Formats: sequence, C-alpha cells, structure tokens
Amino acid sequence: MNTQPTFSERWSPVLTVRGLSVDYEAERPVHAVRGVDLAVGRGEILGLAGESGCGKSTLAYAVNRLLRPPAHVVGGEVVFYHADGTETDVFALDGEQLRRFRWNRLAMVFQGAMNALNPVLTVRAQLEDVIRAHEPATDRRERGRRCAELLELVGVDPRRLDSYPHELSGGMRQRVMIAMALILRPDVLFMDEPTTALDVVVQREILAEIARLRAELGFAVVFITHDMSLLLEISDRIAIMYAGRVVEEGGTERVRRTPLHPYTLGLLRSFPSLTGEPTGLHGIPGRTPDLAEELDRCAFAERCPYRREVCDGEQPPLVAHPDSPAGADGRVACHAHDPSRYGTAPPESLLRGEFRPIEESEVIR
Ligand SMILES: Nc1ncnc2c1ncn2[C@@H]1O[C@H](COP(=O)(O)OP(=O)(O)OP(=O)(O)O)[C@@H](O)[C@H]1O
Ligand code: NI
Repeated sequence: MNTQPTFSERWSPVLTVRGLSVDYEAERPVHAVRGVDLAVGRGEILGLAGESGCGKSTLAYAVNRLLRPPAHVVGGEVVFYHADGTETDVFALDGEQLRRFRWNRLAMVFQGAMNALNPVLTVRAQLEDVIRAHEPATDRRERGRRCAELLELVGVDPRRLDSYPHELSGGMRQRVMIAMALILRPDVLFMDEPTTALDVVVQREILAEIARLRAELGFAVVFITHDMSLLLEISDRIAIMYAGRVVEEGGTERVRRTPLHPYTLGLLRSFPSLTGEPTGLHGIPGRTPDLAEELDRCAFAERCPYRREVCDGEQPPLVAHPDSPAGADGRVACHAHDPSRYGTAPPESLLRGEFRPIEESEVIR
C-alpha cells in the first residue's frame, strides 16, 4: 500500500491572510481589496487570477508591506508560520524587524521587474548589495560565490555577473530579478506577472525554471497572472479574485475539472487552448463593478448567467462546499451553491460547467 502522504495531507500553511481590506484614498475611496481570506501552503505554487483591476497586485503589495499612500490597509491580518511552529504577525513588524523579515521570509518579483534593475550597476553589484545589506558579516569571496551560484541556479551564465543590465536580454534580466528575490532564501516568493513582457518561449522556460527551483529549494510561490492557461499549468492550487474578493479557491485539477463559481467558469471558457497564444481574460460580457461603490450584493451578478433574486440582495460568503461535485476541495462564494439561499439546487448546466443562461427547467421550485 502506498503510504506516501498526498499533497493535501502534507499541506500546511506558511502564510494566512484573514479579512484583508485595502483602500486607495481619494474623494471616493477605492475599495480595491475587500475582506480577502487566503492561505498559502508551505512549498506550494498558488496561482492568483482575475481580470485587470480586481486587486491582485494590491493584495500582494499589502501582504509584503509594500503599499504606499494613497493605498492603506483598512483591516485584516497576515500571519507567517515559521518552520519551528512559531508565528509572526506581519502587520505588527516595523523598522529593523520588517527589513529582516522581507527578503528573508517573503520576497517579491514585481510586474515589469526586468526594467527595475539599476542601469549603471553590474549584475554583481546589485546582487551583492542585497547580501551586504542583510548579512553584513558575509565576506567578499563568499558573496561572490553565492551570487555566481544563484545566477547559475536561475539559468544565467555566471560570467554575466560583470554585465550591465542593457547587455542582457529581457529574459535574462527577469532571471536576474528572480535570483535577487531568492538570494536570502525566502519561504514565500510573490511573482506579479513575472513573464508577461516576455515572448512565449522565454516565458515557458522561466516558468519551468521556477517550478524546478521550487522543488529544489522548497519555497512557496504566489504566482499572479491574467493568463489562465499558464496558471493551470504551473499551480498546485488556484485562487480566483473578482472585484477585490476571492470568489473561488481550490486544487488546480479540481478547479479545471469542476469550476464552481460562474466567473471561474467564464474564465476557463474564455481562452481557446492550453498551448495557443496567451489570451487574457476576454469573453465574459459586461464590466467589473465600480470599486468605489460599497457592494451589498454579489459583485458578479450583472454578468452572471445564473443570477437570481438573492444575488442582488446579499453578498455570498466564501465557504466550503462538501456536497458539491468538488468534494471538500476548496471554497466558493456563490449563492447558486447554497439551495437555502438560491431557492433551488445548483442548476445542472452550472454543475456541468456550462457558462450559459439558467433555463426555466433547471429551476426546482
Ligand atoms: N493609486 C491608485 N489610486 C486609486 N485607485 C487605484 C490606484 N492604484 C490602483 N487602483 C485601483 O485599485 C484596483 C486594484 O488594482 P490592482 O493593480 O491591484 O489590480 P490587479 O488585479 O493587479 O490588475 P492588473 O491585472 O491590471 O495588474 C483597480 O481598480 C485600480 O483602479
Ligand atoms: Ni496587477
């Protein structure tokens, strides 16, 4: 008998986000992140998807304590779990503590990071700077050795250490940024659209590299992208955001086979193939709601083929659905999966994964 624990049995959190809300201060404040609950498992690749403007980057910045005004956290907590069982309240860190925590525990590769390298410094100078700032006791030879080792690890010839950023291709610059983020061996690496600016072949290579590095070094990755096909390929688990909230979360295979939220369904149906051009999240009619508005309804209701009265009346909570075809794998925020609210069992077409208007015959009165 196979006694190897399965992925879900081995799963334990390295980071949890509870009730996180972030506003952008303005005449009409923008409620960009609205009570997000999310957990990242130790060593897993968690994919975070959703249309442009749904709050993915804001969430990542908030968790990494990198928000700048006019953005600010209005509620919630982020807890980091150390391997020894102790916990760190991320929002309580300040000054030196915060500096040490970042890079060491959480690191982030930003959207468009490959253009964030300093053009007048060599790769070596920029990598060594991070080590010098965080581990001043490390001597020059050791720093040099680690930088070379790391470049090699991300698939760049260590001879490139003495190159300037403009001498490198976009793909190489992005690899250098990844090396920099990994230099202090963080437990969680946030990658915000790390490959969107690159051509498809280089994108794939870098993704394969990330998967390999994760297996080798054991860090967790929160991978943010518009591209559902990339996400399905690389992630162990997936979280789908809509209008500042997580609307569905679960193992990648389950989400692919039996998506529960009509929005997830729409996303999965709106890209043509796994190998074709990255298409982004087109194809769902309608627009995302104005995030300056308070929402006391399902944010997706206007665009949802399964909309019923209750959807306009209250916001669905993100809850587990053990009775759903997905079993206990994951959670969904959708009234259609709660007969006591929806007034009928989930429509068959929804369970079959069809993104089309609910039919009269599917409504059980
Ligand atoms: N400085 C700002 N002031 C006001 N609103 C902002 C500001 N920056 C972002 N927003 C709003 O916050 C919301 C969330 O933006 P965010 O960048 O987090 O979304 P995203 O999901 O990462 O989008 P993308 O996929 O385009 O990167 C958006 O509606 C955006 O308009
Ligand atoms: Ni973003």
